[in-house]
Amino acid sequence: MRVVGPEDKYKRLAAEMAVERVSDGMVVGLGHGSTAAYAVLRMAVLLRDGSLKDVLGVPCSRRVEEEARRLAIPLATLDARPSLDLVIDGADEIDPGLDCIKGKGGALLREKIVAQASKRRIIVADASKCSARLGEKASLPVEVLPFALVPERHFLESLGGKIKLRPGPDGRPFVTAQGNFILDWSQPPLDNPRELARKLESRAGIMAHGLFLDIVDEVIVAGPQGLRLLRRAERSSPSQGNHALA
Ligand SMILES: O=C(CO)[C@H](O)[C@H](O)COP(=O)(O)O
Repeated sequence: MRVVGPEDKYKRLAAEMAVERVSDGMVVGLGHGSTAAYAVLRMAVLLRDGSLKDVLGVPCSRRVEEEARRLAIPLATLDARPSLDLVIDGADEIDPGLDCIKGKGGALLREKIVAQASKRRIIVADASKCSARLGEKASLPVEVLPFALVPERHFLESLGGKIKLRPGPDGRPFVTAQGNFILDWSQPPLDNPRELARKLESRAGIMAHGLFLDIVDEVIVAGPQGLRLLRRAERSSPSQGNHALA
Protein backbone atom coordinates (compact mmCIF):
# COMPACT_ATOMS: atom_id res chain seq x y z
CA MET A 1 0.00 0.00 0.00
CA ARG A 2 1.30 3.47 -0.90
CA VAL A 3 2.00 5.76 2.04
CA VAL A 4 0.15 9.08 1.69
CA GLY A 5 2.50 12.00 2.50
CA PRO A 6 1.82 15.68 3.18
CA GLU A 7 2.63 16.50 -0.45
CA ASP A 8 -0.30 14.35 -1.63
CA LYS A 9 -2.71 17.25 -1.16
CA TYR A 10 -0.62 19.25 -3.64
CA LYS A 11 -0.29 16.36 -6.08
CA ARG A 12 -4.08 16.04 -6.09
CA LEU A 13 -4.63 19.79 -6.58
CA ALA A 14 -2.23 19.93 -9.54
CA ALA A 15 -3.70 16.80 -11.13
CA GLU A 16 -7.28 18.02 -10.74
CA MET A 17 -6.43 21.34 -12.37
CA ALA A 18 -4.94 19.46 -15.32
CA VAL A 19 -8.12 17.43 -15.74
CA GLU A 20 -10.01 20.71 -16.28
CA ARG A 21 -8.30 20.71 -19.70
CA VAL A 22 -9.98 17.42 -20.67
CA SER A 23 -13.17 17.79 -22.66
CA ASP A 24 -15.76 15.48 -24.21
CA GLY A 25 -14.51 13.16 -26.94
CA MET A 26 -10.80 13.58 -26.14
CA VAL A 27 -8.16 10.86 -26.25
CA VAL A 28 -5.98 11.35 -23.17
CA GLY A 29 -2.61 9.86 -22.24
CA LEU A 30 -2.67 8.51 -18.68
CA GLY A 31 0.71 8.99 -17.00
CA HIS A 32 2.35 6.69 -14.48
CA GLY A 33 3.06 7.64 -10.87
CA SER A 34 1.33 8.86 -7.74
CA THR A 35 0.58 12.39 -9.06
CA ALA A 36 -0.79 11.30 -12.43
CA ALA A 37 -2.91 8.73 -10.55
CA TYR A 38 -4.93 11.60 -9.06
CA ALA A 39 -5.73 12.75 -12.60
CA VAL A 40 -6.92 9.25 -13.51
CA LEU A 41 -9.09 9.21 -10.40
CA ARG A 42 -10.59 12.62 -11.18
CA MET A 43 -11.35 11.65 -14.78
CA ALA A 44 -13.10 8.53 -13.54
CA VAL A 45 -15.29 10.59 -11.20
CA LEU A 46 -16.21 13.05 -13.97
CA LEU A 47 -17.00 10.23 -16.41
CA ARG A 48 -19.09 8.46 -13.81
CA ASP A 49 -21.19 11.52 -12.95
CA GLY A 50 -21.61 12.45 -16.63
CA SER A 51 -19.62 15.73 -16.52
CA LEU A 52 -17.26 14.18 -19.09
CA LYS A 53 -18.33 12.03 -22.01
CA ASP A 54 -16.70 9.81 -24.63
CA VAL A 55 -13.17 10.19 -23.28
CA LEU A 56 -10.66 7.46 -24.08
CA GLY A 57 -7.48 6.88 -22.05
CA VAL A 58 -4.17 5.61 -23.37
CA PRO A 59 -2.21 4.25 -20.38
CA CYS A 60 1.58 4.63 -20.12
CA SER A 61 2.02 1.44 -18.10
CA ARG A 62 0.39 -1.84 -17.16
CA ARG A 63 -0.21 -0.54 -13.66
CA VAL A 64 -2.09 2.53 -14.93
CA GLU A 65 -4.01 0.34 -17.35
CA GLU A 66 -5.18 -1.89 -14.48
CA GLU A 67 -6.17 1.12 -12.38
CA ALA A 68 -8.05 2.76 -15.27
CA ARG A 69 -9.92 -0.50 -15.96
CA ARG A 70 -10.79 -0.80 -12.28
CA LEU A 71 -12.21 2.73 -12.44
CA ALA A 72 -14.13 1.94 -15.66
CA ILE A 73 -12.28 4.48 -17.82
CA PRO A 74 -12.64 3.39 -21.48
CA LEU A 75 -9.19 2.67 -22.95
CA ALA A 76 -7.56 2.74 -26.37
CA THR A 77 -4.16 1.72 -27.70
CA LEU A 78 -1.73 3.76 -29.78
CA ASP A 79 -2.44 1.34 -32.64
CA ALA A 80 -6.09 2.39 -32.67
CA ARG A 81 -5.59 6.06 -31.65
CA PRO A 82 -2.02 7.14 -32.57
CA SER A 83 -2.78 10.85 -32.10
CA LEU A 84 -3.76 11.94 -28.58
CA ASP A 85 -5.33 15.26 -27.61
CA LEU A 86 -3.27 15.56 -24.45
CA VAL A 87 -1.29 13.64 -21.86
CA ILE A 88 -1.21 14.28 -18.11
CA ASP A 89 1.88 12.88 -16.44
CA GLY A 90 4.12 13.44 -13.41
CA ALA A 91 7.85 14.18 -13.20
CA ASP A 92 10.73 13.67 -10.82
CA GLU A 93 12.35 17.06 -11.45
CA ILE A 94 11.34 20.15 -13.44
CA ASP A 95 13.57 23.08 -14.37
CA PRO A 96 12.46 26.66 -15.15
CA GLY A 97 12.47 25.92 -18.92
CA LEU A 98 9.93 23.09 -18.35
CA ASP A 99 12.48 20.40 -19.10
CA CYS A 100 12.10 17.38 -16.86
CA ILE A 101 13.66 14.24 -15.51
CA LYS A 102 11.19 11.35 -15.49
CA GLY A 103 11.35 7.61 -14.96
CA LYS A 104 11.52 6.95 -11.24
CA GLY A 105 8.49 4.72 -11.78
CA GLY A 106 10.26 2.86 -14.59
CA ALA A 107 7.82 3.76 -17.37
CA LEU A 108 10.02 6.38 -19.08
CA LEU A 109 10.08 4.91 -22.57
CA ARG A 110 6.31 4.50 -22.86
CA GLU A 111 5.78 7.88 -21.21
CA LYS A 112 7.98 9.51 -23.85
CA ILE A 113 6.23 7.66 -26.67
CA VAL A 114 2.81 8.74 -25.39
CA ALA A 115 4.04 12.33 -24.90
CA GLN A 116 5.38 12.45 -28.46
CA ALA A 117 2.02 11.14 -29.73
CA SER A 118 0.14 13.91 -27.86
CA LYS A 119 -0.76 17.36 -29.15
CA ARG A 120 -0.53 18.87 -25.65
CA ARG A 121 1.70 17.58 -22.86
CA ILE A 122 0.93 18.54 -19.28
CA ILE A 123 3.10 17.74 -16.28
CA VAL A 124 1.58 17.80 -12.79
CA ALA A 125 3.70 17.95 -9.65
CA ASP A 126 4.04 19.18 -6.12
CA ALA A 127 6.44 22.07 -5.64
CA SER A 128 9.23 19.86 -4.25
CA LYS A 129 9.95 18.70 -7.83
CA CYS A 130 11.07 22.14 -9.06
CA SER A 131 14.78 22.95 -9.29
CA ALA A 132 17.06 25.51 -10.90
CA ARG A 133 19.04 22.86 -12.81
CA LEU A 134 18.18 19.26 -13.73
CA GLY A 135 20.16 16.78 -11.66
CA GLU A 136 19.93 18.80 -8.43
CA LYS A 137 17.16 16.58 -7.10
CA ALA A 138 16.70 13.46 -9.19
CA SER A 139 19.04 10.82 -10.56
CA LEU A 140 18.70 10.15 -14.27
CA PRO A 141 17.15 6.80 -15.23
CA VAL A 142 18.75 5.19 -18.29
CA GLU A 143 16.96 2.18 -19.79
CA VAL A 144 19.46 -0.34 -21.12
CA LEU A 145 19.12 -3.51 -23.15
CA PRO A 146 20.20 -6.42 -20.88
CA PHE A 147 22.62 -7.61 -23.63
CA ALA A 148 24.38 -4.22 -23.42
CA LEU A 149 24.31 -3.74 -19.65
CA VAL A 150 28.05 -3.88 -18.96
CA PRO A 151 29.29 -1.82 -21.94
CA GLU A 152 26.62 0.85 -21.40
CA ARG A 153 27.44 0.97 -17.71
CA HIS A 154 31.10 1.51 -18.63
CA PHE A 155 30.04 4.21 -21.08
CA LEU A 156 28.07 6.07 -18.38
CA GLU A 157 30.96 5.66 -15.91
CA SER A 158 33.26 7.27 -18.46
CA LEU A 159 31.03 10.38 -18.25
CA GLY A 160 31.35 10.55 -14.44
CA GLY A 161 28.85 10.29 -11.61
CA LYS A 162 27.59 7.23 -9.75
CA ILE A 163 25.64 4.44 -11.37
CA LYS A 164 23.32 1.93 -9.73
CA LEU A 165 21.46 -0.94 -11.34
CA ARG A 166 17.87 -0.41 -10.20
CA PRO A 167 16.63 -3.29 -8.06
CA GLY A 168 13.07 -4.62 -8.31
CA PRO A 169 10.84 -5.42 -5.31
CA ASP A 170 12.32 -8.95 -5.14
CA GLY A 171 15.89 -7.62 -5.00
CA ARG A 172 16.63 -8.82 -8.56
CA PRO A 173 17.13 -6.17 -11.26
CA PHE A 174 14.01 -4.17 -12.07
CA VAL A 175 12.73 -5.10 -15.54
CA THR A 176 10.83 -2.56 -17.65
CA ALA A 177 7.74 -3.30 -19.76
CA GLN A 178 10.15 -3.74 -22.69
CA GLY A 179 12.26 -6.33 -20.81
CA ASN A 180 15.15 -3.90 -20.19
CA PHE A 181 17.12 -2.86 -17.10
CA ILE A 182 17.43 0.63 -15.62
CA LEU A 183 20.69 2.26 -14.57
CA ASP A 184 20.07 5.15 -12.17
CA TRP A 185 22.76 7.69 -12.74
CA SER A 186 23.49 10.30 -10.04
CA GLN A 187 25.71 13.13 -11.04
CA PRO A 188 26.20 16.82 -10.33
CA PRO A 189 23.54 19.17 -11.79
CA LEU A 190 23.61 19.00 -15.57
CA ASP A 191 25.37 21.87 -17.36
CA ASN A 192 24.21 20.80 -20.78
CA PRO A 193 21.30 18.34 -20.77
CA ARG A 194 20.87 18.58 -24.55
CA GLU A 195 24.41 17.49 -25.24
CA LEU A 196 24.03 14.68 -22.71
CA ALA A 197 20.78 13.56 -24.36
CA ARG A 198 22.54 13.44 -27.74
CA LYS A 199 25.36 11.32 -26.28
CA LEU A 200 22.90 8.88 -24.70
CA GLU A 201 20.84 8.67 -27.88
CA SER A 202 23.97 7.79 -29.90
CA ARG A 203 24.42 4.53 -27.92
CA ALA A 204 22.90 1.40 -29.46
CA GLY A 205 22.35 -0.30 -26.10
CA ILE A 206 20.53 2.63 -24.49
CA MET A 207 16.83 2.27 -25.24
CA ALA A 208 15.64 5.41 -23.42
CA HIS A 209 16.65 8.05 -20.89
CA GLY A 210 14.65 10.15 -18.48
CA LEU A 211 15.49 13.56 -19.96
CA PHE A 212 12.28 15.06 -21.35
CA LEU A 213 13.62 18.11 -23.18
CA ASP A 214 11.48 20.50 -25.26
CA ILE A 215 8.55 18.13 -24.86
CA VAL A 216 6.37 19.64 -22.15
CA ASP A 217 3.85 22.40 -22.95
CA GLU A 218 2.49 23.12 -19.49
CA VAL A 219 3.51 22.37 -15.92
CA ILE A 220 1.00 22.65 -13.10
CA VAL A 221 2.73 22.87 -9.73
CA ALA A 222 0.97 22.97 -6.37
CA GLY A 223 2.54 23.84 -3.05
CA PRO A 224 2.12 25.90 0.11
CA GLN A 225 2.16 29.02 -2.10
CA GLY A 226 -0.81 27.76 -4.11
CA LEU A 227 -1.16 26.60 -7.71
CA ARG A 228 1.19 27.77 -10.46
CA LEU A 229 0.77 27.26 -14.17
CA LEU A 230 3.95 27.38 -16.25
CA ARG A 231 3.53 27.43 -19.99
CA ARG A 232 5.91 27.01 -22.87
CA ALA A 233 5.35 30.11 -24.96
CA GLU A 234 6.60 28.92 -28.35
CA ARG A 235 6.09 25.39 -29.57
CA SER A 236 7.47 26.32 -33.01
CA SER A 237 11.02 26.93 -31.71
CA PRO A 238 11.43 24.02 -29.29
CA SER A 239 15.21 24.21 -29.00
CA GLN A 240 14.95 27.55 -27.21
CA GLY A 241 12.75 26.10 -24.48
CA ASN A 242 11.33 29.51 -23.58
CA HIS A 243 8.35 29.75 -21.30
CA ALA A 244 6.18 32.22 -19.49
CA LEU A 245 4.46 32.17 -16.17
CA ALA A 246 0.73 32.50 -16.68
O1 LIG B 1 8.26 9.35 -14.53
C1 LIG B 1 7.49 8.76 -13.82
C2 LIG B 1 7.31 7.30 -13.87
O2 LIG B 1 8.19 6.69 -14.79
C3 LIG B 1 6.64 9.51 -12.86
O3 LIG B 1 5.83 10.38 -13.56
C4 LIG B 1 7.53 10.25 -11.90
O4 LIG B 1 8.36 9.31 -11.26
C5 LIG B 1 6.70 11.01 -10.86
O5 LIG B 1 6.08 10.13 -9.99
P1 LIG B 1 5.30 10.64 -8.71
O6 LIG B 1 4.15 11.46 -9.21
O7 LIG B 1 4.86 9.37 -8.01
O8 LIG B 1 6.25 11.43 -7.88
